[in-house]
Amino acid sequence: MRDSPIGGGGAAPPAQTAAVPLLQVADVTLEYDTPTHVVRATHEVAFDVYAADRLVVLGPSGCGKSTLMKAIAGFIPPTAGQIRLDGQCVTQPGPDRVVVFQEFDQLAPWKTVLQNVTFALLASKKLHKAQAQERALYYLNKVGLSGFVHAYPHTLSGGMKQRVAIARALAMQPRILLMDEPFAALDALTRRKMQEELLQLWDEVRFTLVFITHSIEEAMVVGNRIVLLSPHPGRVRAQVNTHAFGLHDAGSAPFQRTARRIHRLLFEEDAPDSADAVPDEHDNVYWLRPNAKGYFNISV
Ligand SMILES: Nc1ncnc2c1ncn2[C@@H]1O[C@H](COP(=O)(O)OP(=O)(O)OP(=O)(O)O)[C@@H](O)[C@H]1O
Repeated sequence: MRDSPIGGGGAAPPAQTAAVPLLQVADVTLEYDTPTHVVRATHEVAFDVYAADRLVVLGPSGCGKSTLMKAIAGFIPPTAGQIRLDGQCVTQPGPDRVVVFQEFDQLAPWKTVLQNVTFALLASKKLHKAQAQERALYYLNKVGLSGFVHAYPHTLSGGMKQRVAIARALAMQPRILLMDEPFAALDALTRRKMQEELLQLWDEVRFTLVFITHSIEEAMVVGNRIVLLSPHPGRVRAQVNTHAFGLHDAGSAPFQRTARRIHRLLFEEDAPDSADAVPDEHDNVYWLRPNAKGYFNISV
């Protein structure tokens, strides 16, 4: 992580040039055993995440996004395939993967903002109290909450609670920050502001992010790469390289064109037509032919 006074190091390499994936999701099938039948949530999902990537998993409701996140976090074992972090098979939860959820009630209501952030640090026994406080204050400052460290969660807005959850997650300095629709319950303006702040924070800290959403626009703004999952059970339909789009591109014609194409890929049964398989002179979108796994890699 960049410019953190507490560990970390130099700037991470550009996401697309790092040779070794930090996280490998290798042909992962996830299932739930219910008393009456087996529910297949994802089918042979495969993608890699590199250091400092902002990888977004995008797909319609019920396609297995949250299940996939739980599996990466180590709460659910794959029925088939493997999830590897730094080459090691993920078999259980660990402090190297921290999840920020959608719900505002993920903070302990009886603890102050500062105590919420220091609690996990102290529980992991890696830091003394003074060090934990120093690190917590550093990340609370990063999310703009220096003035609220002694406040209790019930006195905060939804956006502020999510900022605390993000500070708490980053303070753990995980290998990967997992975010499961973290802004979905916020109003549109706050959601937009939180996307902006998250990108600013990423620019400063360069953490590695896996972010789940079912909003195409949010995926394109937050992600440098998007994995598109088909409806239930989730299979990879395409990977889209969206590093060229930022917060201020949302209204532009290339952004809207790409959003429409992503919509087609997500919701239409057919693969993209042959016109989609060639470079587009107008917006520089490349729709490549299916690879060995049968899905498309698309660069913007
Ligand atoms: N505990 C469970 N037991 C049985 N089936 C489950 C369980 N949790 C989820 N499922 C099923 O697994 C599939 C994937 O669910 P999941 O919540 O991962 O999808 P999702 O893409 O995150 O959806 P959403 O965007 O609506 O949150 C769905 O068909 C869902 O009904």
